[in-house]
Amino acid sequence: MLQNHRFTDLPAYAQLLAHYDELKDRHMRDLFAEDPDRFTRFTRQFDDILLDFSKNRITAETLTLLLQLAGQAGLTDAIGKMFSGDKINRTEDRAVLHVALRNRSNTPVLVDDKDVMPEINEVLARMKRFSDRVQSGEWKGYTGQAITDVVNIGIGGSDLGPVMVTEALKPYAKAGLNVHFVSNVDGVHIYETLQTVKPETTLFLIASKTFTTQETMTNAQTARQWFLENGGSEGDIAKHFAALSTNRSEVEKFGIDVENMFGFWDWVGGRYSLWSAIGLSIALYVGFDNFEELLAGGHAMDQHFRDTPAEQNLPVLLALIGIWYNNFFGAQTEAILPYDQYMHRFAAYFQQGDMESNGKSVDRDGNPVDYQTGPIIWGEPGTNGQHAFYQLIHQGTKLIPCDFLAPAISQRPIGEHHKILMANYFAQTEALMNGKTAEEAAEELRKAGKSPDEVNALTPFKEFSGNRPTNSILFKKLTPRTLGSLIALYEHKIFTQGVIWDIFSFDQWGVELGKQLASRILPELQDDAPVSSHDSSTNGLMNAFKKFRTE
Ligand SMILES: O=P(O)(O)OC[C@H]1O[C@@H](O)[C@@H](O)[C@@H](O)[C@@H]1O
Repeated sequence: MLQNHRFTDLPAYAQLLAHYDELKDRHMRDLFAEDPDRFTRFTRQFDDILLDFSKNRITAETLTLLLQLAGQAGLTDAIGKMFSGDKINRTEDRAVLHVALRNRSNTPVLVDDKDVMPEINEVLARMKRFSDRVQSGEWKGYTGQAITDVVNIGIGGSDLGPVMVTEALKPYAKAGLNVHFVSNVDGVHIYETLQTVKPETTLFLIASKTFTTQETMTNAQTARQWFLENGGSEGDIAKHFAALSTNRSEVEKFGIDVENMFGFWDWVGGRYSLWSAIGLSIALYVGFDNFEELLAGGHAMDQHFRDTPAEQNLPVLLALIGIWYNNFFGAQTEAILPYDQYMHRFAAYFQQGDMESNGKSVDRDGNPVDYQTGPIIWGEPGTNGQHAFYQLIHQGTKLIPCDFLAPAISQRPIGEHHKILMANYFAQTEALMNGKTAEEAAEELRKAGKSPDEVNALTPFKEFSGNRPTNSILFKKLTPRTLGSLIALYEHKIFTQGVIWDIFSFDQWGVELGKQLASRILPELQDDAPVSSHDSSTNGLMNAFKKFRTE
């Protein structure tokens, strides 16, 4: 059992409140001027990943107090409990062991006194054999041709991870196999995907932990029907459909051969499942060797997180800095800004990772919290974001802490592209930190030949307050291993924050109500009868929907 505590009762919380009052009006420009060692003081490296958190509104004292906060919240104990298979997901009575999925050291991990590693290794071995066979062309479709297209049908955690990783690792794709992802129950998603593939050379992966998710099951049935209507027969299904799931009986009911089922376990949360059988589309696309590298990168970060003192620990530091802005400066959001086009789904992936984990408003005793929990996560790749929403980050009224991620070495070194990209990467965090004073703005206007009146009129618009915080995460190259470490870095950041806020990060009851109501509403949409069983807005909208369709 984790030790419950009230976040705002932790002794360091009150100290941080007082410290915030002293620090809130200080400018980072001055903090840099005062401390020539600031970069060294606030930079940490793990493997090929450098975290520079010096462009934050912190001093050495801030860090000391934040580290005390983590200590008082029992972080070390909580980490130990996760790694040792304790049932820390208490509202579902489950262990949380995505770390076991990538436990390359293979040391035993016990759940209910049973080592889970043999089962994990067995599924990995089957995934390897299967992906090797499909990739080599040994696995044949019903006409004897090799598979050319893999369609992963899943949603949420059974989609976002594989989508993000296959995009990020495109340079590692093995020739001859395309991957597609269908998630939305909107029929246009599967329609458009099926336009591009042929039944005889397509392999469908039905990815669903529960195998009951309405969107996924609807898309899977449509894919099955399309397959049967376009040349395949019932007897051919085994060659073209595989299941990635924890629910064997539902997989059998659907008609998928259990030989083609790749299992995982209830201690793998959906948003932490890309490391499990849910990652089969990744292994098929980049090869099992690269999938193993991804696991190795995740494992390396796990060991760093478990074994490194908090002040050197990258996930812990990111978590504490996030708490500093979220709970003391009142920041509502955090932006994740990768300066790497291959990482264009990274922010979207951690929207689920973070917001589904820490979007909670009761503590572990079930009492309402009176402090802020998980932030709103958003972001797009640089430099596109610069030309869209950075205006607000630079000059808006809201404080938006940003993570800037970038590789030193591009996967596609073409001409000057990467240096231009990186010049922007460095310029943005410098600009956000320094800003531009009124005097500097006025001087620029004078140099541009503006009259004194014009200078006065325009200066307020040209001024940048600066003092806007950023973390820079600079890594050598976006290899499968580094990507694995980066994903685990953010996973453990989220976990650390959940521990400190005293909330449960591994359930997601908030997604249930909408599902329940949708299943009540669906039968009411089957005929033209007016609806009156809901509030006036919902009734009015449903009736307008029916009217549009019959007019
Ligand atoms: O993998 P399945 O069971 O289809 O769930 C898909 C997704 O469903 C949502 O409602 C959430 O619970 C997610 O955490 C989950 O990843």
